[in-house]
Amino acid sequence: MADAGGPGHAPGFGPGFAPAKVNLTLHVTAQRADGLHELDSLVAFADIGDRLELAAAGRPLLSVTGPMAEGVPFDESNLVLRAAEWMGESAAFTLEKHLPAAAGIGGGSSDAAAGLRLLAERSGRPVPPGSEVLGADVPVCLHARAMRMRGIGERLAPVNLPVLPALLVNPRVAVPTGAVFAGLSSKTHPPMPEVIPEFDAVRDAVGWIARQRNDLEAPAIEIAPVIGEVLDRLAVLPGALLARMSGSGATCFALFEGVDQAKAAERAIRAARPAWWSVATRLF
Ligand SMILES: C[C@](O)(CO)[C@H](O)COP(=O)(O)OP(=O)(O)OC[C@H]1O[C@@H](n2ccc(N)nc2=O)[C@H](O)[C@@H]1O
Ligand SMILES: Nc1ncnc2c1ncn2[C@@H]1O[C@H](COP(=O)(O)OP(=O)(O)OP(=O)(O)O)[C@@H](O)[C@H]1O
Repeated sequence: MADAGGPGHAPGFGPGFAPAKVNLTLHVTAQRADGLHELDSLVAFADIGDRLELAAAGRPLLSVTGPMAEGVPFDESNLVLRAAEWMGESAAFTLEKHLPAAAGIGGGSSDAAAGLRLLAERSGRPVPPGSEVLGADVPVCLHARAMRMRGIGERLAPVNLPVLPALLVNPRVAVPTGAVFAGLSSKTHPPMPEVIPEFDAVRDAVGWIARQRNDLEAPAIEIAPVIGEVLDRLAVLPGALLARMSGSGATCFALFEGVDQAKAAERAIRAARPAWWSVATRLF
């Protein structure tokens, strides 16, 4: 497990830890000529995630284990191996999956970023620029800390956020990112305010985040209506300050003032919907 640190302290993530990425906001501001969409998104990272390690030479190129391994490719289509090839390095890996795939929390992108960090450490060579060709979320996942993300994901600026107690819930429906973007009725929505303020407390940060949006929520709910049920259930949990979808879904999150409220909410959702993936965490 990652060392989650005390309140207000960034967790001591090792290079092979691939934390869940959460889009606290996701504004779709334009569509480029090549079809990709320009975003303005506030991204944070959880203290739960996948674990990637370099394996001894001669082992299979990639072994995938862990509670969420089922269905994750272990051939060259896995983003970890594509990342190694892109960096011009050959390596074998073991990947312990804890995050659901195709879930809007950047599983593959965060794994790829962990692979790049491990290879950079091994080779003494920094990760080259341009990693967004592997996936729009890979550059932000390389930093694995709160960032404002613009362009298709390559324009990044650090943001100071208080540690946010959260509950992540996925109804175990895989939602394809491309189909959600394609379902947008408009491609041009307003960006976030130019300046993101400094926040003193969780309530200030959540109040500001609540005035922003995830523009992909509506098309994702069209594809997977159960996301609407997840959001409705999260919104009425005791202590929930905000309920919203992350990325292109289907994972949604609720934010709380305290970790104990998030843990109680996890127990309540697990009791009501045992088939859903539900995890209390802290976002950094
Ligand atoms: C929705 C986000 O998760 C927000 O953080 C990301 O923008 C998506 O990142 P990702 O999963 O790494 O997505 P990619 O693998 O790069 O793209 C999958 C597909 O989503 C669509 N796509 C993705 C990113 C983007 N800015 N515009 C798009 O239109 C494209 O059809 C693309 O072929
Ligand atoms: N390391 C990996 N882990 C999970 N899925 C992977 C991985 N490498 C490739 N894939 C493929 O990528 C697809 C998308 O999975 P991923 O978990 O990256 O999506 P996501 O969480 O929706 O991403 P994002 O939040 O960036 O939109 C999966 O269906 C799977 O076939």
